[in-house]
Amino acid sequence: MICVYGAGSIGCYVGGSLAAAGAEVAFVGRRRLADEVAAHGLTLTDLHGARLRVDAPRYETVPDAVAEADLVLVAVKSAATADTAGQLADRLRPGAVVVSLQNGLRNAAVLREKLPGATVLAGMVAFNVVRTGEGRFHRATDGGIEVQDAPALDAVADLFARAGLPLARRADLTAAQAAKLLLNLNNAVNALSGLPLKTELSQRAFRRCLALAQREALAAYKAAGIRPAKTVGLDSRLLPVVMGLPDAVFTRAAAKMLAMDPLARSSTWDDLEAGRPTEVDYLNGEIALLAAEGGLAAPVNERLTALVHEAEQGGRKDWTGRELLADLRRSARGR
Ligand SMILES: NC(=O)C1=CN([C@@H]2O[C@H](COP(=O)(O)OP(=O)(O)OC[C@H]3O[C@@H](n4cnc5c(N)ncnc54)[C@H](OP(=O)(O)O)[C@@H]3O)[C@@H](O)[C@H]2O)C=CC1
Ligand SMILES: CC(C)(CO)C(=O)C(=O)O
Repeated sequence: MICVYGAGSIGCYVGGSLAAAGAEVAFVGRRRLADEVAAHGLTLTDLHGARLRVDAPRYETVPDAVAEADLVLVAVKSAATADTAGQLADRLRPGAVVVSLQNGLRNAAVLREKLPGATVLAGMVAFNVVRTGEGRFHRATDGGIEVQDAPALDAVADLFARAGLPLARRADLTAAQAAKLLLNLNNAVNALSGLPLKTELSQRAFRRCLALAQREALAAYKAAGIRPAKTVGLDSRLLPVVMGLPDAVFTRAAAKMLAMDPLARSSTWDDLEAGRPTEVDYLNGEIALLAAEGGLAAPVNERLTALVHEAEQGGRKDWTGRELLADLRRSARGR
């Protein structure tokens, strides 16, 4: 049995796809989603027109299902990881495998620390999922799931492939996670813009904001000895250069990055919209932390983190690309 712990956008899409492929899946999440899913079931769609239905998913608001699971997929936001680890520690059965499907660099380590006897694997979901209400979850971009390899995954590899989510198994996931984080630095820019991802990324001024944040990240990675993998078909180290290209050239050079439907928004925008705390401390904040550990400064990522926190606390406004770029450049110069 598979338990999805923290069943929101990613958890419902991944768990729902596995259930539609015939797996026994239990979802653990909040009351509002349990009610929605009880009323409507799950409907999973994607940008290519696919549509899957799970009529009566098992969606619970208590964590008891963890005790029955051979595989637990953790899909809470990063701030809830430590609490989740505590819930799992009391319930996991011997031999169970835990896979973190979360963004950021440290979630698997946080889980591992509290679950010393369990197999805890880092995972990375490259695609975007949008929740559109009445049990509907829409996959708005391409991209797969990469996971840190372990023999225990042999038992579920075929299932994930049948569900249309083949696992790319890697000896070490750090490079893939670091590459994904370079893209997730855009979550803050996207949330501050108030625009759909495609519209925001189509504007050079916003991409230049992202490039400033990515340059700091690449310097921090270098100091930490992290080599980010290729992403969206590009050498990650070239991302800031590509972001700075004029719109018409960017559209051709980074076609994979723009291959998304117009509905797609970042999960950080989702959080602001829902009035929830965001994961910014684990994305741009992580780069600031990593930079400090390497004796470097990361004023642009610090500023993006601060601006998103202001927005969380009610100071939300939709920035234009020019305004945000000017503000971030001031931070880069020491204000
Ligand atoms: N959305 C996307 O497109 C992508 C997201 N990701 C990553 O995947 C992870 C999950 O993101 P996403 O699916 O968007 O997040 P969501 O907020 O949609 O889903 C997480 C759910 O878990 C619930 N939750 C939190 N703590 C608990 C708990 N202790 N018990 C039960 N439920 C709990 C949350 O409720 P509440 O809000 O009340 O806390 C929320 O409903 C994040 O790390 C994100 O960065 C990765 C790729 C793409
Ligand atoms: C897929 C992507 C990069 C979309 O921004 C994401 O990970 C998120 O929204 O958190």
